[in-house]
Amino acid sequence: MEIQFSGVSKTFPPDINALENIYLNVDKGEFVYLIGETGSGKTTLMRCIFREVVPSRGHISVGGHALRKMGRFELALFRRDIGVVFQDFALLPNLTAFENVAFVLEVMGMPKKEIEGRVVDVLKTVGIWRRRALFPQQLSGGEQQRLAIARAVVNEPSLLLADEPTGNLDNHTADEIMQLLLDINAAGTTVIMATHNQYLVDSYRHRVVKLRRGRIVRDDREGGYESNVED
Ligand SMILES: Nc1ncnc2c1ncn2[C@@H]1O[C@H](COP(=O)(O)OP(=O)(O)OP(=O)(O)O)[C@@H](O)[C@H]1O
Repeated sequence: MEIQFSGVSKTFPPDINALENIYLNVDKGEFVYLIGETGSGKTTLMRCIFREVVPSRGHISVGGHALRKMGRFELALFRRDIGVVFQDFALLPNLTAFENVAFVLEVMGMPKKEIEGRVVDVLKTVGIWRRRALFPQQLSGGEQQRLAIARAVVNEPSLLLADEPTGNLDNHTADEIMQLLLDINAAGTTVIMATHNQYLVDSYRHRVVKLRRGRIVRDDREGGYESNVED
């Protein structure tokens, strides 16, 4: 799914400029890291793509949809094609791992038989099949992250938005989560990942977009956490 930001700004009351005059084009199938210090606007940018946040100025187009013009029904359909791993998109505590993932497909009205097969596949892919009958609070942090990713991708979305998907994980587990995201990307899903993890950004080189106080200060296809040129 391609993404275009054109002169996008977002001001939160009273006067917090979370995004300022953002121009950004992401092609279908790209993998993009969003980096920048705490409060630089990464989450806000991703929430704009999901149209959870509406810009104060400027235009956003995602997959050919002008987000500003979207009605309720169109928005619901649009969101079905986007997987999100946001920090506050909590797992449902009263459902097992299996049920948490199945729930997404049930809501979409998919037949039960098909749901079973898909959930089995995705839980195996993310490596928590043996944990399928446990509730979220019985899973480790890494397992919960995997479950959140399983839930986000079970629907084979065209776009995956992942906000700190490896937050609080050790490097080994972060590597495994990263491998999952790379596989999903290789299968055709566009991936936008916000991260503070310098090690991952250096180890798996992809385009880096860096924000500072709401502005893009670096957009670099060479990748790597630190730029060779002063930004
Ligand atoms: N709903 C909101 N209301 C008011 N201010 C907000 C809101 N959402 C974000 N902000 C502010 O906008 C700025 C950017 O926040 P954002 O969450 O996008 O940063 P971030 O780069 O994702 O940070 P982090 O790395 O800590 O997740 C911050 O100053 C934040 O306090």
